[in-house]
Amino acid sequence: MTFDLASLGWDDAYAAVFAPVNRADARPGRVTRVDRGACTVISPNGAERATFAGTLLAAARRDPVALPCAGDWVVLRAWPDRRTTVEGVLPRRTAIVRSAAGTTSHQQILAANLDAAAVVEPVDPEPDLGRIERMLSLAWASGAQPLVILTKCDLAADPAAIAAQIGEIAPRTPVYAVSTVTGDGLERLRPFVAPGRTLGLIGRSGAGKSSLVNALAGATVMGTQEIRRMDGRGRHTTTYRALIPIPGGGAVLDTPGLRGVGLGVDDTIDGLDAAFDDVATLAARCQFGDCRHLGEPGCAVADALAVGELTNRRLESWQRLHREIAVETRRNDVRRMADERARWKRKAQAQRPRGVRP
Ligand SMILES: Nc1nc2c(ncn2[C@@H]2O[C@H](COP(=O)(O)OP(=O)(O)OP(=O)(O)O)[C@@H](O)[C@H]2O)c(=O)[nH]1
Ligand SMILES: [Zn+2]
Repeated sequence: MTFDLASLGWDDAYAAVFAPVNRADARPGRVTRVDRGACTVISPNGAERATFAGTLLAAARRDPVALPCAGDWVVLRAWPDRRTTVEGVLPRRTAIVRSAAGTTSHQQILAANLDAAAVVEPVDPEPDLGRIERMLSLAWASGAQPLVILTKCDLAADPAAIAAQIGEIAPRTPVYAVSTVTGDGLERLRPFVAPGRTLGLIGRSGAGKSSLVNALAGATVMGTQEIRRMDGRGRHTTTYRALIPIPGGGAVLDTPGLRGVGLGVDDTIDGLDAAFDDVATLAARCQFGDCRHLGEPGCAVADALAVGELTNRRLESWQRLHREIAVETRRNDVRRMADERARWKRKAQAQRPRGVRP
């Protein structure tokens, strides 16, 4: 079986990065899914399972984002005993990164190398503006083209009105209203899954992501079934991140339903301000650079609030997310310092003379 990687976005620029590491037993591949300790990859040979090379695992111990994630282009190595390992990850062009849940402060990559990142939100129950704003910030921070897909439009009397309302909190972002029941609006999403292009979906559980994947991939979902058979598991697709090739070229990357989405550290601030371009632009016009928009003279934000050009809800949402990033950044710094101390301690222990017991 041969698979044309160009349909999944392999191009000259990736090939140029791959060339120096290419050897007789090496080949490129794209990760469709990661399970504990291994991943499923599409290579020129089709779908196959691969474990992680020791060097990769060592790098991941220092920083978990070094591990492959769905959407990554990787260097595969074939071993004489028919095993395949992932030797390295090609630099990611775009990535959706969130702060992992729990008390640790590690970053988690949900999806890599997306051309477009869609925030998926249903019309029913009523769309949650705060959730859309938060996910749009992640989408902007990813470097991919952000969009909003409003699902289950067959359940709304006036989906266009809801789309327009969401348009107001999504500056410079197209909003697509679709229904997988009637098929309405699906054709307008086709360009995002054209050959070589990857569309990523983020949204809460039940938002309609899987239904969308099935609708875009066609009734058979050839690729998905094939890959699922390869790794011998019967689990439902959305319990893990999965890149699904679209027959005819292109791919959709379905992420698991997100409950809490932490925005992460410093480098998401640009994404946040892009998602809140309207507010950030106003704030930049305030007379004082450190204006807190609490009654200072020459406050452009206060002026916009007064004339109804900006809502309190939107301002507070932006400020809350900024505070969240600041807190997360501090937590991350503390963790990094602790990691650093632990590394030095290990080094010192390793350098102790052999045979000498303390
Ligand atoms: N009426 C209607 N229902 C839909 C539509 N799309 C999805 N649904 C229903 O919404 C429910 C959730 O859809 P899924 O596609 O499983 O949602 P998901 O986002 O993949 O959820 P997770 O797998 O938990 O992440 C299912 O019962 C679907 O049948 C739609 O366009 N119209
Ligand atoms: Zn101000």
